[in-house]
Amino acid sequence: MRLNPGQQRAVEFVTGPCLVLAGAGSGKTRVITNKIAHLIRECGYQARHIAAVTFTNKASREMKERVAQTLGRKEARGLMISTFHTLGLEIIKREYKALGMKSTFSLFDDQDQLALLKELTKQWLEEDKTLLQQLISTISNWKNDLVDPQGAAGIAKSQRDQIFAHCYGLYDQHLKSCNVLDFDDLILLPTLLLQRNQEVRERWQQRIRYLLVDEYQDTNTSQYELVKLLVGARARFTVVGDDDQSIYSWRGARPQNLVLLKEDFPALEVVKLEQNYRSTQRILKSANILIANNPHVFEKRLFSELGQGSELKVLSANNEDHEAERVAGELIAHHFINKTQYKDYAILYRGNHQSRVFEKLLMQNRIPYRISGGTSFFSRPEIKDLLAYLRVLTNQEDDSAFLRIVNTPRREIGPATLQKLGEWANLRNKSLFNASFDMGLQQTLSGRGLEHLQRFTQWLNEIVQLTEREPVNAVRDLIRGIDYESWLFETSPSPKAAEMRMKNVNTLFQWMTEMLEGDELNEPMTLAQVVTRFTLRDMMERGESDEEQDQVQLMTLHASKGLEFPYVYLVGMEEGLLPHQSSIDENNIEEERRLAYVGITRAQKELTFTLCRERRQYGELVRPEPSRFLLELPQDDVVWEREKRVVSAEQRMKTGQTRVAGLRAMLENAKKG
Ligand SMILES: Nc1ncnc2c1ncn2[C@@H]1O[C@H](COP(=O)(O)OP(=O)(O)OP(=O)(O)O)[C@@H](O)[C@H]1O
Ligand SMILES: [Mg+2]
Repeated sequence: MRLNPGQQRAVEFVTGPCLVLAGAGSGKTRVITNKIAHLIRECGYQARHIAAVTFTNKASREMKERVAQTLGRKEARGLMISTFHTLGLEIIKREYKALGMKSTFSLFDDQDQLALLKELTKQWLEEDKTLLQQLISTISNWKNDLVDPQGAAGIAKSQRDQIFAHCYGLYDQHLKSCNVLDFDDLILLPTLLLQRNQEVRERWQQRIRYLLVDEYQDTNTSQYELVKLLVGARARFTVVGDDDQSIYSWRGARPQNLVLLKEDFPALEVVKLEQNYRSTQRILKSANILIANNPHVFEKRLFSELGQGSELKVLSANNEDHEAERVAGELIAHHFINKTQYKDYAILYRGNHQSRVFEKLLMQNRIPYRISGGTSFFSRPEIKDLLAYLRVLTNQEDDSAFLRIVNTPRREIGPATLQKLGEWANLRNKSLFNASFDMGLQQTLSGRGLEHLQRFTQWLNEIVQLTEREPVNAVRDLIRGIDYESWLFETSPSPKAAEMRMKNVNTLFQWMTEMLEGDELNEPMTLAQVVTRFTLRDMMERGESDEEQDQVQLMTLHASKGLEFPYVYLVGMEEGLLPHQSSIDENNIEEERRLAYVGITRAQKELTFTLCRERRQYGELVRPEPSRFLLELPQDDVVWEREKRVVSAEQRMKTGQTRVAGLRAMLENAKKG
């Protein structure tokens, strides 16, 4: 692939600071990968002296792959391509002594952080989830702005902020004394260290002789400071970004950093790119017209030579289930007619909670899919627990499932008991479950261990018997019998989390019931068949490696940044969802518009929006208005599917499912043929 003159200039300018400021799909990321190769090939840089920072782990893996393809693995060895946080972690690992830490520090995730803060602030804050969340984000913002607890106390104006600053101090002390770091520390600590310690700073400036940063518009204050410290006075760096795609202000991102760059580095070479190589003209025009509603600091133009393309589509649905049915139906038909691959499709949404119904429909229709970021339903621990129980119910030979459930919830069946049971079963070629009934077990196992074990397996065996006759009742009895709900409340970080988990369990139960009962179109399944369907899905997720598989991609708009897909479904285009209600309330529509812009510009060939007439929100049924962003699009390029006659829910279910099932049958016949 040839670079255009603007890209070429950005790649070849290596003597000073360089900014590529350009719209979506104009080849900014491409400039970074080509420039790395150029630095090594033409400018005598060693790979280990070059660092590139990307926004997500996925993006950094892709970039490594691309560079290795251009250069060969050997030449690319030693390159540092990572996210800001991984780079920070690398610095901390090497400089832990200078930081006054032990080498055995550990990392805190959000859940740990929440639990600790709750504990620490007991006497200061009432138990209030919103307040606690505010505290977490305030501390995070302080850290991102390089403000320490004393500093925070100094700038805190309101009484609330003073209390927050005090809690920040307690939290900070606690982390230090336990040798623990949170997410924001991964940037904060290296930045402070490089600021204060000249020797360390010079060491890293020697190590990283050229720095490249992708998605620069989303750097926050501490990240920008880290960039400045790493490049030093030599200022050999290239950053690329697009102010219209700044979507992380809630994490302290400062798009103004683009403006600051020119002030901090007067010699800055600014390159603008104008050709979009990703999308059809209609998609690009729609994106441009939408984003023109935001005020602009930088003027940018973008054109595409990829032809006009087809019109953008808007589909409306009665409710969320119907929305997912429609997307699945369209997707199957499209895949069949156009002989595409599943990985050519992406379903993008504003919030993680929206993914659930899509997962269900895709799973039921055997369409392979993958959820990036956010946890997929089937990889949640509570779902894995329940699935393991179901596996034992349908197959008593399944030792690994048995081992997962034997002590979940806790039944005081210790490792020694299980080991002896294992040896016994092995010798006799029996499964653990079946062996547990052997009379002879008393020879090796005695006392409480055996008693607990047999009480459990005998009870489970009764459920197994019931399963053959009445699977739904059997599973219901099982969930009650193990008192899984209490177990969740005992082991979850908060009652809220426990409730969520129990809700997931109920959802799985409901899916199972539907599949067991079947409907006009889907034959009733046996429990064993249902379990196989669930397990396959679970395995697909576990087998998921970095290599690309042929799966439909599901992700939030935030996670989709930098990526591209031939066919995109942007779902939930409703006031309250996109723009999100909290942003409407806080008058922060511009950031939501940028988010919509990011979504639209992911699409290469076709783009479909969907919206619901009714949606369940926080337990209430609402009738949302279409998103204002849909109305801002150039209407000549958008087809609104005509309002259909309002049909009864029952009829709709029938027609929706008939269509999906009909298409599926078609597909399967085609595969056989
Ligand atoms: N000179 C070129 N000729 C042909 N195709 C190109 C050229 N430059 C980039 N592309 C292709 O255009 C697409 C978009 O490029 P890239 O992802 O680098 O854009 P970007 O500016 O980083 O987009 P985003 O703002 O979404 O991150 C990619 O498929 C890339 O391979
Ligand atoms: Mg990019």
